Amino acid sequence: RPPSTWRLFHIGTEAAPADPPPDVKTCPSPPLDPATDTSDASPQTTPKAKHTAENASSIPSFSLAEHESSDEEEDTLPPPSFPALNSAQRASSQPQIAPMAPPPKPSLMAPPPRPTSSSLMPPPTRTLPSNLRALPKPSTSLNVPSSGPLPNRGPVPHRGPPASNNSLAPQPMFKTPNPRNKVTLTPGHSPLDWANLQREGTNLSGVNSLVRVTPSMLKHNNGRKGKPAWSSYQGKVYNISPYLPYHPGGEGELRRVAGKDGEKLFMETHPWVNWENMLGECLVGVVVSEEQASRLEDMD
Ligand code: HEM
Repeated sequence: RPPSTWRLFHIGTEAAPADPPPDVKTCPSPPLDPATDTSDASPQTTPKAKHTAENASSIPSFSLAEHESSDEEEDTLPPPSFPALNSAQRASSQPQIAPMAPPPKPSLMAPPPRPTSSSLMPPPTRTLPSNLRALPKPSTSLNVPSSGPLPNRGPVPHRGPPASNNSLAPQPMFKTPNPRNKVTLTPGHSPLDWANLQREGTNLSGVNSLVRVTPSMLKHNNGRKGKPAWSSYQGKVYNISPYLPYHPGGEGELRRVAGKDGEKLFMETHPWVNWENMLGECLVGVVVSEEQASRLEDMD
């Protein structure tokens, strides 16, 4: 910010102070030429130039004729030598650089010769590592037709009537459409129904308490003539009668083990089935020998 003693003013619009402050330096204005001075009223305005004879003489002028004569003199002079005669460039022993010749016109290259079959290298032969077997060569028999029966399927099973008179007729691969011999269970006898029946806690064994079962007793309860069907498994005897209509393999299959030890046949058919879980509520007792049974009877 300027000091307070400074004053800014516009020439001609504001009157200059009569006496400038002592600390402000003023430049002495040049003396005005009375001939050029047209501003009598305000001497501070910019002086305007006026054409006078005095002024005209002081302005330098050039004539075209003079210039032309000097040109003629210049033309007669030899051109300046470049580089200068005493320059380091000229002093150097290197020959003067010749102007570059224009590059030769590119001529169209002839196309490379086409490789002939004889000039081609044969493809490299692949050698498989010793631990890898070579893939089988593709043959037309592996091609899968887009329509029709798939070639990798087995023979179509013969579902028509048995051709008794033609022994050479193609035999079906499976005797029945149910290879696991599962039967259609009657309504209310699904595996879930059996599971629910077991959970109810109904006595399915047919006895009030666990019984010591002798071989003769087991043989006797074979499910015929109104007798219950018992079967033993790992030393325990079960009443399989209530389970007969629930057996997925059919009642007839299950009857095969009635009155005897069923472990062998059971394990041959479906070892993944848990006998004890399936028939837990059907437990009759344990197998004992005839002697053991008589001895234990005496003790009782
Ligand atoms: C007494 C004990 C038995 C019980 C608790 C029992 C239970 C079962 C069960 C739960 C299935 C269905 C298996 C599955 O769907 O995977 C089944 C199927 C079958 N069972 Fe039994 N079974 C018994 C004894 C037998 C016996 C002694 C035979 C044959 C002699 C037999 C023959 C079959 C057959 C043929 C099937 C259908 C095929 C299969 O599922 O593999 N079962 N049985």
